[in-house]
Amino acid sequence: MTPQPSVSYSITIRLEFAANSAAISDITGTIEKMGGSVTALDVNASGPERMRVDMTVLTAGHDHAMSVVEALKGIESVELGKVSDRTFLAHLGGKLEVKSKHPIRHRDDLSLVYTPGVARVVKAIAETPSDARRLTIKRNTVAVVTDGSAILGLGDLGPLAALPVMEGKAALFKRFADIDAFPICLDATEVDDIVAHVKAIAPVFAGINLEDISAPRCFEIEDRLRQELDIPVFHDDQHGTAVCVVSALRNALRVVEKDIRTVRIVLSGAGAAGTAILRLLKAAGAEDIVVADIDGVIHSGRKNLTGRLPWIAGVTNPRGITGTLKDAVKDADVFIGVSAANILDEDDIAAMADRSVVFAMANPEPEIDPVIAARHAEVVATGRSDFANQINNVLAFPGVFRGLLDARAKNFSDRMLLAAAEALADVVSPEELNPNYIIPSVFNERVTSAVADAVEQQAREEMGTVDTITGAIPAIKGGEIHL
Ligand SMILES: NC(=O)c1ccc[n+]([C@@H]2O[C@H](COP(=O)([O-])OP(=O)(O)OC[C@H]3O[C@@H](n4cnc5c(N)ncnc54)[C@H](O)[C@@H]3O)[C@@H](O)[C@H]2O)c1
Ligand SMILES: O=C(O)C[C@H](O)C(=O)O
Repeated sequence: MTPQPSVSYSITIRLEFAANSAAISDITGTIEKMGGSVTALDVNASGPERMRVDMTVLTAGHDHAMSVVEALKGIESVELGKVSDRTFLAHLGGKLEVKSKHPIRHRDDLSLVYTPGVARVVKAIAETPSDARRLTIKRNTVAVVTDGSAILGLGDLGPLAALPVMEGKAALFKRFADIDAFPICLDATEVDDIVAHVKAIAPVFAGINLEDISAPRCFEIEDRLRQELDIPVFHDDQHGTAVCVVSALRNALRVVEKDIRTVRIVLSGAGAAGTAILRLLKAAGAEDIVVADIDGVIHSGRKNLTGRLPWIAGVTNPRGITGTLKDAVKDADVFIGVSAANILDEDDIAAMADRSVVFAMANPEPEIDPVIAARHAEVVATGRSDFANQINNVLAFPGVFRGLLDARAKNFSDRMLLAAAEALADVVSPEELNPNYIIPSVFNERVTSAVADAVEQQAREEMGTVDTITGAIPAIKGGEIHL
C-alpha cells in the first residue's frame, strides 16, 4: 500500500516572510508539489512589513515530512522557524490527569474528604467490604493492564513504551463510556508474577482490561485471573476484537445474502485475536471454519501442534483441508485476517467464491491491499481508519465494560459477547446497510449505549437478581449512619 498523507504524520511549520510578497502561494505550491497537504494556516504575528504563520501540513511519513521541510528551505524570501510533530505535541505530558470530585477549599473540606472524616468511611468498608463500590472510585474504575510484550503490531517493546497506548485506551474508556480507567504497565514477564501483581492491585478496580500481552501467555494470565478474581477480567485483543468481527460479519453476510451456518470461512492467525474470533464465530453458529497460521493450515494431522492449536484442529476444518493459506482461501466465502501484512495477492481473492467477504485486519498493514481486494470481493473491511468499514475493538470494549460495571458482573460469558456483537451490528439499520457500511463509527452516539445495554441485560439474566447501588439512602447500622 502506498502511504497517503495523514493526520498521524502531520506537522506544524512556523514560517516568516514579507507581508506583501507572494510567499504564501510559493509555500503552498511547494508543499503541494512535494505531495503534502495543507490543512490550516494560522497567523501567529502580523505587521506592515512582515508576517509569521503556523502552517499545518499532512505528510505520508517521517521522511516525507523532512523532504517537505527541506523543499521549503529552498524558497528564498521565506524564513523557516520551528517544525513541530503534531502527534508528539498531543502526547506532551501524557494524555490523562486525575481530578478531585470534591472541592478542597478549607479545613471543613479537609475534615470531610480526608482526616478525621475519612476514618469512619474506612471502618465502614472494613466492616462491609461491598460498601467500597458506593464509597470509593472502585465502582467506575478499570485497570488497563499490560506488560508491553505485544504492543499494537509493534511487538515486545516493554512496559514503559506501552504507556502511551494504555493512556490512549484509558482516554477512550472515559470518552466513550464515562469509565475512569487507569494505565498499569507492569515491569514483569513471568505469568505467575503478572497474575500476582494484578491480583494485588485489584481492590481498587471494578474490572481489569488486559491489553497487548503476547500469546500464548495472555491466555493463561486471563484464565487464571478470571478464576481468581471477583471482578471481570477481559483481554481486549481477544474478546474486543472477536465482538467486532462477529458483528461486522453478521452485517456483511446480510449484504451478500449468505448464512453464517453454511459459509466457508478462512481465518488467518491463531494467536490472541484469531483464537477468540474462532470461539465467538463457533458460538454464533459458524460451522465451516479453516484456520491457518504462519505454518499453514491447521489440521489434526499437522505435526507439533502445541498450546491451543490441538483444540483449534479439533473444532475446525470439517473438510480436512491441508496445505497453505492460499490453498484454503480458494472458493472460501469469507476471509478474516488477524495475522501479518501482505500475505495474499489479487489472484487469491479472485479465487474466492462469488460475493466474497474480506476482513484484512492486520495492523498497520493488512493481509491484502483493500483496494485490490475490492476488485473481487463484495465487502472489504480493515483495521484502518483511512478505509471504509474500520474494524477496531474500540467499538466494543467501552460498551462491554459499561454493561459489566452497571450489572456489577463478576465475569463475562460468550452469550454476553454475542449480545454485544448483535447490538453493535444492529446500530446499522437495514436502510443504512451497504458494502461500505457494515459497521458503525465509534463516533455514532448509539454504539456504546447499544453494546452496554445488551451486555448489562444479558449479565443480569445470567446472574439472577443483582444488587443495585442505591446511592445516598441513609441507613442506621450499629449506631452509625452509613450513606
Ligand atoms: N483491527 C483490529 O481490531 C485488530 C485486533 C486485534 C489484532 N489485530 C491485528 O492482527 C494481527 C495479529 O494480532 P494478535 O494479537 O492475534 O497476534 P499474535 O501474535 O497473538 O498472533 C499472530 C498470528 O498470526 C500468525 N502469523 C504471523 N505471521 C504470519 C504469516 N506471515 N502468515 C500467516 N500467519 C502468520 C501467527 O502464526 C499467529 O497465529 C496483528 O497485526 C494485529 O495488529 C487487529
Ligand atoms: O488495540 C487495537 O486498537 C488494535 C489491535 O488490538 C491491534 O493489535 O492492532
